[in-house]
Amino acid sequence: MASNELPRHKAELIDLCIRNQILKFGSFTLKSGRVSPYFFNAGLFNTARTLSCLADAFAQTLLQDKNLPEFDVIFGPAYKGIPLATLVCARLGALDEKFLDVGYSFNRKEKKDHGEGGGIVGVQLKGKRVLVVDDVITAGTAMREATDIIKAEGGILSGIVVCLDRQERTTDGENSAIENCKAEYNVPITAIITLEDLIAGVPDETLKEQMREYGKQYAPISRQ
Ligand SMILES: O=P(O)(O)OC[C@H]1O[C@H](OP(=O)(O)OP(=O)(O)O)[C@H](O)[C@@H]1O
Ligand SMILES: O=C(O)c1cc(=O)[nH]c(=O)[nH]1
Repeated sequence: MASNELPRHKAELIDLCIRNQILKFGSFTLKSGRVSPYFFNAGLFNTARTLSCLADAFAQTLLQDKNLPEFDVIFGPAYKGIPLATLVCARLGALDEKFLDVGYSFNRKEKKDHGEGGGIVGVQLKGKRVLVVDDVITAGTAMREATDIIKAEGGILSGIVVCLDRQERTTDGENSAIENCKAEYNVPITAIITLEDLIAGVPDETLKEQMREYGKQYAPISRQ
């Protein structure tokens, strides 16, 4: 175990995020409209060095997961899920040849009506078992949009893995977004790090306290 009782891979990822300002502190308005004292900007995994660490984190989490589902395609919701899907697909294939025929795909936020047309880039989802990868889950709106797309395209959701679970409740209920997804889809859902991990891994006591307070404000009933 590394410092603060966090497993080493989590502590190292959090350090990397702080050093590269991927994890920032201040006041940030989220997709849900909530105003958060911290923000995880996965768009700043924007160098080979940082992307490679992120690929390690996703691959390690997936390969160590005893409940890892079978999947044919890795789907990354636009926009920040897009590089994640290609990254994870390439890294899994490089680590184990059993993944070499796994595909990737992502949605366009706006449909294309010329050229190849359509709303999906990469492997088409019809009849395929689909693993969703995304950066963050907060209130679950983006994940709902992603699972709706997979259903509409005829894909079969087989699992979800996100980099950060902010452990917040949905905008219209008392459960967390991840709890809702688990109940609704009955598929394995994993997060590399959670808000609890961030609080353990951030060294500054004032920031820890701000994150705890915010976490309490939007905590699902299971964490109250
Ligand atoms: O759980 P939620 O409340 O939906 O919030 C989390 C989502 O919000 C952000 O996506 P956003 O749609 O802002 O866009 P981007 O990926 O295009 O940056 C983030 O990348 C997550 O996908
Ligand atoms: O909820 C969001 O919109 C959100 C939170 C976060 O930490 N990072 C992000 O990209 N989006």
